[in-house]
Amino acid sequence: WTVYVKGKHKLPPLYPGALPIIGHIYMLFGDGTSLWSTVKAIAVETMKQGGVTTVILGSSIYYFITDPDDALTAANSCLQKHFAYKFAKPWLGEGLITSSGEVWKRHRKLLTPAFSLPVMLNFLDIFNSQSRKLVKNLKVEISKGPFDHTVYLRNIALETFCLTAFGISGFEDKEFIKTYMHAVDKILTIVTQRFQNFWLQSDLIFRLSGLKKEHDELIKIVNDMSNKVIQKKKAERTNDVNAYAVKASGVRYKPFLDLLLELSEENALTDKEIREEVDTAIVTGFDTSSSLLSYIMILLGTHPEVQDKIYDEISEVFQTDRDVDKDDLNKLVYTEAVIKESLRIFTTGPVTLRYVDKEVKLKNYTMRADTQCVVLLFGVHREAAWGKDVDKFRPERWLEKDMPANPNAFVGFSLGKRSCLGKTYAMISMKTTLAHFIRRYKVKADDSNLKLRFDFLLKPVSGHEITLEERV
Ligand code: HEM
Repeated sequence: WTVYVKGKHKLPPLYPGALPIIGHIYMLFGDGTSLWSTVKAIAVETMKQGGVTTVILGSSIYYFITDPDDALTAANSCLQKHFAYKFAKPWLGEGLITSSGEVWKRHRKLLTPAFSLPVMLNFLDIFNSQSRKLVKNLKVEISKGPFDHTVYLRNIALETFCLTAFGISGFEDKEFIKTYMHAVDKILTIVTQRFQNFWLQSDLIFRLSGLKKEHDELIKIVNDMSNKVIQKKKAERTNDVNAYAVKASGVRYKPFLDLLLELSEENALTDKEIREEVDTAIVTGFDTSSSLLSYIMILLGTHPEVQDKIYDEISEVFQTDRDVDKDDLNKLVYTEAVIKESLRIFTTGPVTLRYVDKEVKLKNYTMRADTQCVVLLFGVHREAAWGKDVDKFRPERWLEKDMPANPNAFVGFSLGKRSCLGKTYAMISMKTTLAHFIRRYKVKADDSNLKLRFDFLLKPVSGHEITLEERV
């Protein structure tokens, strides 16, 4: 620690517990649940210290940030991802989540049009039919006591993503989908383990530990999925090259995958880049919104008064059992507040890690070049801007004037130039699902025993089961 004090710029307060030579690195050891406890404890201390602290991991300085304004400065100034993302590269390559620099800039520009509002509105028919399918699938669980709803939500979200972004019908092979999801979970856990346990960062030790063998087999499974998606699409395109130019709500649109294939035909993207973007799209697209929906259901089940209010709004807007159309979306004001408040409390993507390649001036400190920074997105959601009842699940706060007091304090979809590309997709699909689900079911849950783990996403480990009753 004393070695670092001498640098050109004063460091923010040091997180307690640093040991000579290794600093805080030992605090990362353990599983995803203990890592989540450590990251939460650092967030509490960071807030106490005014929004920025220093953590030393081996020979690296890390700036941990919860201050909303500093978070935005850091996110916009440091566009390169932290080295931990490199562990996901055998899977996601130079896809949007893992790439940096010019590659990221070019891909972001090429892919942004595929996520615009007019394109997303064309998916409403699919969101409606998929929500109805979810409601139907859940029927077997009525009045049967607590069950794990996350499985239902993940399955339907993956299928919906294939239908919308890729424009292909879902996969009938249920075993394959199950194996694929298990592989995604396992790879994320291995990536996190390599970040947590510094010895696994050495390729040699990674190989000797036996984890690399397991990892490579999992990569084969996930690559198999993206190859299947691409083949299916290519076959469908050969049959009907204009299949993508669907006219719905008066707007022509191209599903994301058609755009990718067109870019490949124009040599703007290679086949490898396409596969990597497909893998990235699948994992960012289905797991995030299905996770958040599962937290929303847990929160609604724990807070019946909120559930009553969202039910009242949905009943008033829809009157009958009709589908959601684009004019309904803006009327679902309380529903939107519930979604945002749930994301504030359970920040599905709780952190973003960046490499600080140049000096960056924050409000009270200057981050030194060649260091790392961790924007604690879930910590920004606990800052003073949210008021005294910051820990309370209270969707009403979103309906109050000037809330949050600092507009930079809501970062559920990350922030700045690298913020989430699928935010509109996520919001429209979640509103549609909730509109169908709440009209039909009453949910009960208890979030007091919820145990979570962190593996780049925030995942429930236990205590997340819900109970369903049919509304009469
Ligand atoms: C509730 C749902 C979602 C949440 C909470 C969420 C959250 C986030 C967060 C926190 C990041 C930053 C990740 C990081 O810096 O490591 C991110 C990035 C991203 N998200 Fe989402 N996301 C959601 C849904 C989606 C969907 C549905 C898609 C695709 C349709 C998507 C596509 C992306 C992409 C491509 C990026 C990378 C952006 C870049 O680096 O340029 N997300 N998202």
